[in-house]
Amino acid sequence: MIIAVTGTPGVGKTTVSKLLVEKLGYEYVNLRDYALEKGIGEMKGEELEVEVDELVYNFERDFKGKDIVVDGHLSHFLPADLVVVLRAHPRLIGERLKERGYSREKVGENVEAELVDVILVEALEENENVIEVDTTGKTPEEVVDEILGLIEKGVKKRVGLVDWSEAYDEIIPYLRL
Ligand SMILES: Nc1ncnc2c1ncn2[C@@H]1O[C@H](COP(=O)(O)OP(=O)(O)OP(=O)(O)O)[C@@H](O)[C@H]1O
Repeated sequence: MIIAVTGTPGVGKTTVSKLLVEKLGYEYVNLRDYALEKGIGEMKGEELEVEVDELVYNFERDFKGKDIVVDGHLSHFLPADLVVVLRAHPRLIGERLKERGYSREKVGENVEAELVDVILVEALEENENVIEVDTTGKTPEEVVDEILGLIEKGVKKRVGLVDWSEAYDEIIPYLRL
């Protein structure tokens, strides 16, 4: 089974994916590293810009039918059996990305994306099987146990868990107003 772990930068995709592969005995694939390795996309400054179609074509050829967890904020565009969309309070995204030294522009862009569910909406447009998991106030272990519990129960769709509109006032300092 191909499990795609997606979400806003800083939400915890890599942390959760690595723990998930340990528990499932699957292979871990970091989508950015994979694209770089295959020469897909172009570096624009610090950012890797990829053609999604080219990424999907290569990925399908290399991984179809394998048991993998693919980690990346574009992973919901891949032909996955299950897409896990991680969510976190936009304040946490802001704090984490600021701590990583991201520019004010980049922090704002990602806090706003989390606030208005950009990745969730994209994932739902691309795939039938989408599970949303709110990581706020949970440990990575708790998040992974929740994902494993849903897989075990055969849950293929669970969305509409979070509404960050109440968070707006709290995150104004991060927004690009
Ligand atoms: N419940 C949680 N689940 C996942 N990560 C968490 C959780 N709580 C705190 N964290 C922390 O949040 C940070 C998330 O970083 P991580 O690199 O995993 O995010 P990411 O979504 O893969 O980022 P990027 O898209 O930029 O690669 C880590 O420092 C991790 O320890």
